[in-house]
Amino acid sequence: MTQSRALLPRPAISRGAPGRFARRGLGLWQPAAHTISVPQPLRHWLFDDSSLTAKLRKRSAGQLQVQVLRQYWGLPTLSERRTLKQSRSTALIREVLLLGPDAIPWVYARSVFPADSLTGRLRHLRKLSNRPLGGFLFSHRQLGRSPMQIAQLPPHERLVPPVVQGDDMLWGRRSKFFLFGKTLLVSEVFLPALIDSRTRQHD
Ligand SMILES: C=C(O[C@@H]1C=C(C(=O)O)C=C[C@H]1O)C(=O)O
Repeated sequence: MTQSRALLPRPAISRGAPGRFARRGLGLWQPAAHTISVPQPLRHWLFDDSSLTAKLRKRSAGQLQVQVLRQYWGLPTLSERRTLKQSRSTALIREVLLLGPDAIPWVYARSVFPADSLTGRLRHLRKLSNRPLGGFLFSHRQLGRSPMQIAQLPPHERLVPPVVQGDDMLWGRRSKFFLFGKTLLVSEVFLPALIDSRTRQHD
């Protein structure tokens, strides 16, 4: 994983001791270092901690679009709450598709903003609309990011909305961002159209 100049190393995500019964979703996310079976075409996308928006903008020759699927105040999943150390408080949840040329879905992203993170200089993130979150985050040199966690998502995994579900096993990553003393959690799922397009390019 390349360590971006702008990102300060952060403590690894604290993970509670694995319980005897790994409740659904808690075992889904594994530290990147423990994820050895990642197919080669995915490694580049999963482990690079620079801005995904910037990479996709370049890959799409500037045609990248953000489609907001939904944005709502709700209860994050148990796994998300544990990672964010939020008990049962609601958060702003933003679910988007990052679209490549011809509006082909390339990435599904779910961002969780605890209420106390959407204050001060991050308050405007409530109204991002179809502007990419990364465009704002990575414009700040003091941005911090936790180590990646990786998940292999079986078909019809709840994290992935029906609009992008298929019969493929999907790979996702998530990490926390730290800015101005606030934290948010971003999960990204890489869709076959992106991985295939990369493969085709190497033909
Ligand atoms: C965190 C980034 O922002 C990207 C854009 C997002 C959005 O607009 O909601 C969400 C996750 C990322 O795919 C990034 O560019 O790395």
